[in-house]
Amino acid sequence: MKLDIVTIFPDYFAPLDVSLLGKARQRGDVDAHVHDLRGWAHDRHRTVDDTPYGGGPGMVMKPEPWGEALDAIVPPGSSARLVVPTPSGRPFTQELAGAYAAEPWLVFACGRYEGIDARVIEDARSRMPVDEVSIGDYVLAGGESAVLVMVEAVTRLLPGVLGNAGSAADDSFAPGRMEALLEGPVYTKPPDWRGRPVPPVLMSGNHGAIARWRRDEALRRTAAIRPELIARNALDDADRRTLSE
Ligand SMILES: N#Cc1c(-c2ccc3ccn(Cc4cccnc4)c3c2)n[nH]c1N
Repeated sequence: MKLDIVTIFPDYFAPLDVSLLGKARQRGDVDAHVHDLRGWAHDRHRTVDDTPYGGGPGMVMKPEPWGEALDAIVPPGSSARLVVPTPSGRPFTQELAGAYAAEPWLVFACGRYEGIDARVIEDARSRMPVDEVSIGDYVLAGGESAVLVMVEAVTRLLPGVLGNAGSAADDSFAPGRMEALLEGPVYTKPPDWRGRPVPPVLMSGNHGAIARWRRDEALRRTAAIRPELIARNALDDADRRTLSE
């Protein structure tokens, strides 16, 4: 997968060089490049923002640097999809992360201030698919944190990026998974920590009982925290007994 990120804060993306994603980059599984938008701002002060037409608070990102940046990064006829984080975007979900993981090339545009001049998105749509996406119902100061979230959610789904390739398929919201239950509690050594033992079933070696216990814990957690997700699951009689307890 090819990733390009355009931002006025390139240092924000130092985390892309660590952890699993850093290893994926070293292996060549992910070809990621971060670009400073100010490289396409040609005045003495490298200006990327200006006052909003129609008045109102804050500043808006000028279209010219963005247009030149996207022209330079995305040649005509290429296979790139432009992803623009914005509070007013479609929700970023595990399903969308799965769709993005199948894309050959993602270009992320990190806005700041009150956003990017709308004509940048219009112009980009004339030559590539463009998604305006939100990572949640809260307001950030810019798109960089959202891009870090999306890049992590997407690249962990790529073959070979996760240590245990199967674990992404077991995620709560894994694309194509028939169900959506929140993960239950997990435990590791020591068997007793500060007088708190690991649930004995997990030490029993009885894989059927362990699977049942894990599903029951996931059902209970989902019913308590995200009850609206329960209806998205195919429940059997044992599940219904657990939820009725
Ligand atoms: N994804 C996502 C987001 C953002 C987000 C993303 C990009 C930009 C660029 C500028 N701003 C600031 C801003 C702009 C407009 C109004 N209010 C604030 C951003 C916020 N906030 N919350 C999310 N879930």
